[in-house]
Amino acid sequence: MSLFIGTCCVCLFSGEMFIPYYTGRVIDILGSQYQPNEFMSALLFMEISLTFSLGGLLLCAISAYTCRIKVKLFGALTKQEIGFFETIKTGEITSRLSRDTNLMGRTVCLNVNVLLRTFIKTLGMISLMMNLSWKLTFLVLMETPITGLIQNIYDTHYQRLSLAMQDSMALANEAANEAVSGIRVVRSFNTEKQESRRYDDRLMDTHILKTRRDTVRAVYLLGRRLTGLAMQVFMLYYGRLFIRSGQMTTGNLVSFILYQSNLGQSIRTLTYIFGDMLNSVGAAGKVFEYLDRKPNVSTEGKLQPDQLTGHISFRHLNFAYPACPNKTVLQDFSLELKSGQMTALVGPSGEGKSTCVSLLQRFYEPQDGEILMDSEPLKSYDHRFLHKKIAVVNQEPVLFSGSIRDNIAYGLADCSLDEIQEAARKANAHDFIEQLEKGYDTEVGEGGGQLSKSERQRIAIARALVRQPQVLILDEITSSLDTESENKVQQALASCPNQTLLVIAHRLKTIEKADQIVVVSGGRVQERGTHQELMDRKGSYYKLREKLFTEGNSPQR
Ligand SMILES: Nc1ncnc2c1ncn2[C@@H]1O[C@H](COP(=O)(O)OP(=O)(O)OP(=O)(O)O)[C@@H](O)[C@H]1O
Repeated sequence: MSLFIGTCCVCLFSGEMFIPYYTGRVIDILGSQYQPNEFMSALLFMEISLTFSLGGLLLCAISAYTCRIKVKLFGALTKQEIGFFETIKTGEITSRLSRDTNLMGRTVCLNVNVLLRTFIKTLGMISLMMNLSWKLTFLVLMETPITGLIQNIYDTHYQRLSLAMQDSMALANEAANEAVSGIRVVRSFNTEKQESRRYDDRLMDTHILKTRRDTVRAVYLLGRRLTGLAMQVFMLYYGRLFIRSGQMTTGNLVSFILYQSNLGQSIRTLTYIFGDMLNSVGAAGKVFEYLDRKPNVSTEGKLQPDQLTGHISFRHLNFAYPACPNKTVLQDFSLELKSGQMTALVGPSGEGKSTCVSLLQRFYEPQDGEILMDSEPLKSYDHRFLHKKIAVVNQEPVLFSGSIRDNIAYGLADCSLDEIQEAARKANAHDFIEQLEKGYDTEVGEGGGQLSKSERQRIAIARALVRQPQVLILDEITSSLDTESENKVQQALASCPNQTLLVIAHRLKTIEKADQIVVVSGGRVQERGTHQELMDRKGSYYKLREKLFTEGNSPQR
């Protein structure tokens, strides 16, 4: 098979090499005594050569290859731990996905194809030219180092300016994106002109770079044409002498001239591709680095028990975020979340409450200690199973473009409309969804932008409830819900008696009924008990309520 492909490639590569030769043959035949058979066979060979020169079919392979690399890279990226995304800039990831994969595709398919083809063609042309006139061939080859040098200098400058132009264009796009996504802030601060100016400034930078790049190209083209012209003058002069002395025919000279212009092009291509391939090696290295990267938080657990109570134990956790390894956020943190009970985490801002939730979702791995579910380490559970059993509703509900139905059933392949509606009812979302013209098929827009924050939040709650999780985490969800929605959601949650419920709340009124209230401060459990116990103790929970009351944040005290 590989021999067949190799033979086909050689035919493809070498086909167009013979076109100038047969062109010369045709001229000689027409110039001498006309012989129909010879004329027809020269034309036939020319046609065959043209047919074999359609190597451009390989372009289809490039597109398919690049797509596969992109999909593989995207798959590898989505498997990385959350800490990875916090330490790498989004721009870098998108650049890997778009620019580097394209460069790689071009290198592997197009460049290798063109390099091989041009190399074979160049060697073939030189031998055919030698055959026509070795003296003229040496004359022509003297031009090669000059052409190579000019091409090399040009490629270096051109690529440097092209990269700078791409960066500058990215900055201009970034300015436009920022202004469009923050258009409300722009309007309310009356900074439309300032934003336009910022965009204009960045576009001007791009324009200057582009002008510089075009000038370099113009100078290069001029230099190239002048060298080519000088060479052609020499060649015609000596060619005429050789024809006179009978060393070659007119047809031979025509073939030679055609080869000479092709040879110049081939040498320029070889120099360019070589430089381009060196660049692409760097890009490919970065792509492979991500493709081969093993996530720091392993997802190789296998446990999928039939019965799960959802009892969670945080055992002596010490944790610092990968982006700030020197700042310990949780210190010797221990806590039990009992099945069928509601636990509320309260405390001042920035003390580690949401961090507990992130660890429970296995976004990060604690440096010390472990989290157990039903006495088994969280990491021993199957990744899919774990995320079906532990569901989270966050402060900022994130929806994806698509219908409401798609968003509620997000990640569940076999979810019926009845189940979706049941979850939406519990989340007090069903009524507002039914009032929409297309009901559950209504598009939510990019990031759910066509819905209000409360509506987005209720859909996010339905998305968590439809999974019937054993452990449900609500991270400060009540701030965007009105009192009616909040009551209905609480009633719905009360109807799941075996569920482990973890609630993070700033509005302390909402968690008074919790089975256990835990005050988190300085990354530790400072106090724990029921509302009444903690009020009687007059400790940090009591003081927190007092503080919120005096600040007017908790009017329902
Ligand atoms: N991804 C992160 N990388 C680095 N530090 C972080 C990260 N997320 C949070 N932190 C820091 O960790 C500490 C605890 O944050 P956390 O979000 O857990 O607090 P919190 O108690 O939930 O606050 P809030 O009530 O305001 O949500 C804070 O000092 C915060 O700045």
